[in-house]
Amino acid sequence: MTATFPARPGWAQGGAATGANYTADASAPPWRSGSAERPLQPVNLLELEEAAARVIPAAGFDYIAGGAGDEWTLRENRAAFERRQIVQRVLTGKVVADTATEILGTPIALPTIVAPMGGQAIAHVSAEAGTARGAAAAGTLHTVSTVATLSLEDAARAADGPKWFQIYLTRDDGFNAELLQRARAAGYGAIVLTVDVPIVGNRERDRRNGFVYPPAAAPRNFLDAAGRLRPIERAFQPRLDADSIAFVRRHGGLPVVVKGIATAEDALLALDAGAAAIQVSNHGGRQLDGAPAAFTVLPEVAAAVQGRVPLILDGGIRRGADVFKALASGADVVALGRPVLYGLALGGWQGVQSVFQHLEDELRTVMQLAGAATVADIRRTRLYG
Ligand SMILES: Cc1cc2nc3c(=O)[nH]c(=O)nc-3n(C[C@H](O)[C@H](O)[C@H](O)COP(=O)(O)O)c2cc1C
Ligand SMILES: CC(C)CC(=O)C(=O)O
Repeated sequence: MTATFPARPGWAQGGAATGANYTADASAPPWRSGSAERPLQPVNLLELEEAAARVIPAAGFDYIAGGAGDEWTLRENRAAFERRQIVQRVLTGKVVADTATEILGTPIALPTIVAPMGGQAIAHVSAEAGTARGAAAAGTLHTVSTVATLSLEDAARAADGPKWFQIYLTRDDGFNAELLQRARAAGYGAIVLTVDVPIVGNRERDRRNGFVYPPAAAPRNFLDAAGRLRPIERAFQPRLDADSIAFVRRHGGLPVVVKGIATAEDALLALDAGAAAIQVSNHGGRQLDGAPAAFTVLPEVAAAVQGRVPLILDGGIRRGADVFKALASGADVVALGRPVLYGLALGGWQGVQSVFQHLEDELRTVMQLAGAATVADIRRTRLYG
């Protein structure tokens, strides 16, 4: 693998994030790799976390890396992939053609997109602009969070790759409708309605650190006309149901991806309410600790949905083999969370691009050894276990 993670300053050194800053990354000096004793040479995405911990200020790193409660679900999101095995097939006569696919009509170079993540200036001064540019360079789709550091308009302008806007409904319907109209006007192709944060989970690392988003990462979408920040977490709407989905469809006028589904029951409710896609997720283990891995519940959701809408899976994807297993278990594409922010922290937009290149390289190797030439072949593959 040839991908690299050149260094860039984080928010602690870099000051306030603006969409304009990211272009400076390309000419910045190469990454001052770790230390003389421990040079930074990550060869897989799991190793990125330790490297990122050395460049992201500690409380910000804990916010990104951490989960809820005992972090059992966080660990289980990984462990569940380890319990399934890929069937080795080497006499099929097939050669990997490509990893390209599509989601809701949007072509992407590999079956992996960027999951929505708030406050990206915590990882790097370029924030969502860096992620947008890295995702576009990798040929994939970027999802911009409601609580992004940059305004949804600035994030949209940062790159011309495909993009979706993720919404958290607040208790203020006027504000919700306004956000949805702004997202449509800014050119987003779909709205991702996240339903697994009716309240924020018990994040003990954050409580211990007294963590709040630093001013440089304040979510610009929440600034009022006078430039003051509206309250965020207490503003979230705790009552979510089929009407919430109908509201987002009505005011956004775009396909709605319902994110945070983990059961057949909720999947069917979302389908009946007109969801265009379902994102199976437990929010990366950051919400309900003790819930099963997203990968564990994927077959249950796939059986309920029966191919009527596409399924996206997120949570614990770190290797090409995980992408393969998720697709073989019913996902159409997967979404990647934390490793994107680690790549961003270590290398700005190029770091994000490198993350997707790593994953694509690994996926190609797995596909060849498992006798799958295309993404469609992966989806027809059976697993052991
Ligand atoms: C730092 C951080 C911020 C996040 N912010 C959001 C958000 O604003 N909206 C959302 O729907 N999900 C958010 N998520 C959840 C991710 O979209 C995704 O479900 C999860 O990170 C996937 O797991 P992974 O990190 O193991 O890949 C966030 C996750 C992280 C790590
Ligand atoms: C404001 C937070 C709830 C953003 C988020 O989704 C997260 O940190 O997981």
